[in-house]
Amino acid sequence: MKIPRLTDTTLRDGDHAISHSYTPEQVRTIVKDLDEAGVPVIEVSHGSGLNGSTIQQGFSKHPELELIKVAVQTAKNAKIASLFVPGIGTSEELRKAADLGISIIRIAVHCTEADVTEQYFRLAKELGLEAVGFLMMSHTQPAKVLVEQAKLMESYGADCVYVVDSAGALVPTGVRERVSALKEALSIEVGFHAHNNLGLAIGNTLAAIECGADQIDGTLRGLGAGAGNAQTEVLVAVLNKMNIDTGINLAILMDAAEEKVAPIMKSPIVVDRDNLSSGYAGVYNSFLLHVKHAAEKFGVGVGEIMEELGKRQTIAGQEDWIIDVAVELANKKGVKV
Ligand SMILES: CC[C@H](O)CC(=O)C(=O)O
Ligand SMILES: [Mn+2]
Repeated sequence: MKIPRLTDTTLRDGDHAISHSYTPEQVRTIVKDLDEAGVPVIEVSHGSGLNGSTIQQGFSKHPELELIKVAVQTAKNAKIASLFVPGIGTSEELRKAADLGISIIRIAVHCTEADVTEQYFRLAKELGLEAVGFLMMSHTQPAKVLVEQAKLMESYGADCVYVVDSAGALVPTGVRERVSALKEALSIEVGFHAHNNLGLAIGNTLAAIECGADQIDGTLRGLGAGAGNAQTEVLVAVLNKMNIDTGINLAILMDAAEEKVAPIMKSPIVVDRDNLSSGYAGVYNSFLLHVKHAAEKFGVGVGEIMEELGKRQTIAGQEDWIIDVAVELANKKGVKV
């Protein structure tokens, strides 16, 4: 079995889970440990990608470019990656991050919107970056559509395209179908990014590896949006047991997870009722906090709002719908709003 390349995104996806509060010192210590452990790629940026520090996405406590600079200066062997969402980030931030020395840019869009990525893939290549495409909310589309979208990214210069289970809504059969289809159709690498809403982040990542995934993601302690991601240290432990030698030092990862990441978590990352209802309905993980606020404000259940948002197939950027749905549900119940 091919040994997949591991990207640890504690310092990017994990940023969602700690309200964008990373400090330069935390970045330094976490990058140092991941690098010493032999993790080949470490992603650092606002959870919503470069320039994500806004009123809509949540302000960062420290400027992300400062955090990226610290990461680049600290890593001896690992490559530093950043996430880029067209529309949130612009070419200017992409250039600035490249100037600071990132090696990889991961360009993320909803999985039917690959056509908006062309100029950014071309720019990334001009800047000498490795360029990875992220097809977010991949559970919402069949493999055939993902293949079409991935092929567009390939034609723009992508080095790899990821199936991204943003809502943690996929089960292993769905992962296999999607990853296998991309592997068959593309000449570039294929990746898989998991969320744990159905408790399947590790299982789904293994399914992706079985189907030939070249790149996989994890976060220490699973720190990430919603129910978090595949837990990096668990993933490495499981791969060791399967005799898939990633060359990564498990003991260093376990200590980093316990001593550096656990203390900064606002609460343990678990699959609770809210996360599960979000994954079950296939709702984007970053909606959860807004849904919780709306549920409380309008006297309706988180699960009810999730179910309706799932039926309406909401995508990132449609956060305003949360209020509409909550008000409609409250009206139906006769709750005074
Ligand atoms: C806003 C970007 C998003 O958090 C990317 C990602 O990790 C996902 O969709 O799961
Ligand atoms: Mn994610």
